[in-house]
Amino acid sequence: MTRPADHPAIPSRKIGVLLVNLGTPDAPEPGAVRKYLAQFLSDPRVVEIPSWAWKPILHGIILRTRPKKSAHAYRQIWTEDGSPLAAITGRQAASLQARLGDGVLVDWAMRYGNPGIQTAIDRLFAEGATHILAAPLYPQYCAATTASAMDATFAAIAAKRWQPALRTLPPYHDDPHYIDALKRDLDRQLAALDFVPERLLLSFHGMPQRTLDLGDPYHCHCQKTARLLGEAIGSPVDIAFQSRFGKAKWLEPATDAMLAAYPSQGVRKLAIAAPGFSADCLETLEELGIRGREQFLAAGGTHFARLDCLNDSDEGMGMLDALIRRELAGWWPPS
Ligand SMILES: C=CC1=C(C)c2cc3[nH]c(cc4nc(cc5[nH]c(cc1n2)c(C)c5CCC(=O)O)C(CCC(=O)O)=C4C)c(C)c3C=C
Ligand SMILES: [Fe+2]
Ligand SMILES: [Fe+2]
Repeated sequence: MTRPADHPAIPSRKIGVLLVNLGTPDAPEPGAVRKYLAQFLSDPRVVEIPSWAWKPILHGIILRTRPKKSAHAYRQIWTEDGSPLAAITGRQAASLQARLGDGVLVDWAMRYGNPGIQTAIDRLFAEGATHILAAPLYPQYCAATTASAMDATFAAIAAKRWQPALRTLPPYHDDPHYIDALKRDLDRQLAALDFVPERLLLSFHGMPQRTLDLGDPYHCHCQKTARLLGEAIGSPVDIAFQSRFGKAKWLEPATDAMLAAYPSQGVRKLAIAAPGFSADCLETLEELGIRGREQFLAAGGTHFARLDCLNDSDEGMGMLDALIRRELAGWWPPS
C-alpha cells in the first residue's frame, strides 16, 4: 500500500551516539565563568543542600567571588580551540564518527554550558536518529555527574511526541577495555619520561564524604579502578581525591595534602595521573599540572610529571569504540 501524499514522513531507523561530558565556560572571562558556574552549582545533583539554604550562599558569596579566580585559572589553560575539555570532547566525537562510519550519527554535548544536551539531542533528532545511545564519559558512576547527565538527557526527549529509543552507557570503572587502555597509555607516557618516578599517584575528582555515606558508589568505583590499574601496571599506586569545594568534609586523602607530604616521606620523583577524567580539563591541567607541581616542588620534590588523560589517544579511542559497539549490539550493525 502506498503512503497518501499528505501523510507525515515515516523515518527509517537511524542510530545516534551522544558523548556527554561535564561542561565548561564559553570564554575564560569572569562573566562567562559566572554563567557556567551558576548553571553547574544550581544543579541539586551537584550541591545537595536544600535550595533555600544554598541559593543565598551561591548568589551572595560564591558567584561574586569565584568567577574571577576561576577565570584566571581558565586563562592559563585556554587553547586556540577554546576550553580543553570541549575541544578534546569534540575530537573524541570526530574520531569515534570516523571509526564507526556513516551508519551511526555521533554528536557530543556538555551537561553545563555549550553545546547543551538539548541542542545535541534536537540535532540528532533533526538528522533522523530513531535510536540514541547516551554515553556520559564518566568511568566511575556518581550522582553528581552520571545521574545529572542522564536527567538532562531524559528531560531533552521528554517533550517529543515520537521519542527515540534510548540506551545509556553504564559506568566502566572496572571494564577490562578501560583498565587495559589506561595501562597501555600510562606505560607509554611513563617510558617517555626523562626520570623514573618513585611513586605513581592516581588523583580522582573528590566528592563530599556525605555522598559516600548516602550510598553513592563513586568512592568504591574509584578504589576499584585504582586497584585494577595497579595490578595491571604491576606496581603499587597511591590514590587521592582532588578539587575540594566548600566547607563540608570531602573524600580523603586529599591530593594537595599528599603532594605536600611526599618529599618528607622520601618521595621526590613523582608521576600523577587522573584516570577518572576522560579528557584533560581545568582540574588536571591547572590544578594538578600547575598548582600541584608548585606544591610538590615547594615541599622539596625534585621531579614531577603530570600524565595526560586518555583524551583522543589511540588507546582511549580504541576503548571507547569497543564500549560503544558493545552497547549498540542488537541495534547496530544491522543484521
Ligand atoms: C570527573 C568527575 C567529577 C566529579 C565527581 C565532580 C564533582 C563535583 N565538582 C564540583 C565542583 C566543581 N567542579 C569543577 C570543575 C570540573 N569538575 C569536573 C568533573 C567532576 N566534578 C570537571 C571535568 C571539571 C572541569 C571543567 C572544565 O571546564 O575544565 C568546578 C569549576 C571550576 C572551578 O571553578 O574550580 C567546580 C566549582 C562539585 C561541587 C562536585 C560534587 C559534588
Ligand atoms: Fe567538579
Ligand atoms: Fe568504598
